[in-house]
Amino acid sequence: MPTILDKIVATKRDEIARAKVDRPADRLRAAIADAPPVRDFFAALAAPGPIKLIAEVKKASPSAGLIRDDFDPVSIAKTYEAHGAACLSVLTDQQYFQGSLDYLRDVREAVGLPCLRKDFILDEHQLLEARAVGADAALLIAECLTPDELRRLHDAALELGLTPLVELYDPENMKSVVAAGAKLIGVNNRNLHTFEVDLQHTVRMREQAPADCVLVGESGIRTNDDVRLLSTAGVDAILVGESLTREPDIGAAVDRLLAR
Ligand SMILES: O=C(O)c1ccccc1NCC(=O)[C@H](O)[C@H](O)COP(=O)(O)O
Repeated sequence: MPTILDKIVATKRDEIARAKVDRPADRLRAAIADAPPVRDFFAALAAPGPIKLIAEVKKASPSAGLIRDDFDPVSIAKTYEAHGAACLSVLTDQQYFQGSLDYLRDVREAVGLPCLRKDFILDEHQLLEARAVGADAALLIAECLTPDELRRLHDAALELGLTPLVELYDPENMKSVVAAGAKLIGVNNRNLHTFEVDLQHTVRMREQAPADCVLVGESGIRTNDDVRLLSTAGVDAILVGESLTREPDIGAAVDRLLAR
């Protein structure tokens, strides 16, 4: 049975082929020359102090469907910034998450925080697209890439000045994540076969990740108890989307989550 990730990757391959025709690499490289300087996504998460929040601008998802009807990405991003997020994540996948590269460009222009392109990146062309709209970081998912592809995309992201956030779910992939040179590692708590979420997955993986990496716990984080659980386990940052974006008062939801 193909997983949702298999389906997303198949769609993405078609999209990439079209994007290479519609927005060729030389045009993207010209746009990159005019892009604003990169903000340091890694440093914002590695700084000393309490666990850091990467707040996600997320309209919909395969597991939840439509999360927020009155979706205004810039207003949500400004609220996250005002309530203490360290970084932002903007979903750019259209088909499964109702995201957009335009949202990323608009959000990046409107806030002062480092911004991540949250997508399913399989090709260097998508890294060029990310930097051309101002992204500071890009997600690389180990489950979508061979070890060799992961290493090459990790290198390519760094060459463009992007911080690669390398995500994994399957513990077996930690070897290739480390071999790629990842310093910022995300553990997804969501099983993409069942959509079940288990925060203990990140807790267990803290032991397997290099002690000196910056570790991000991703998905299914809802309460301050969840945040304290991960913080106590030595997790450096959390990536949170649905539980914040769903709330009528997003600022109050961030305050409750971080207990600030
Ligand atoms: O969110 C999904 O349903 C999903 C389905 C298939 C692949 C990826 C998916 N989510 C991507 C993410 O990693 C999350 O958006 C991110 O970790 C935030 O999670 P949450 O706080 O649970 O919205």
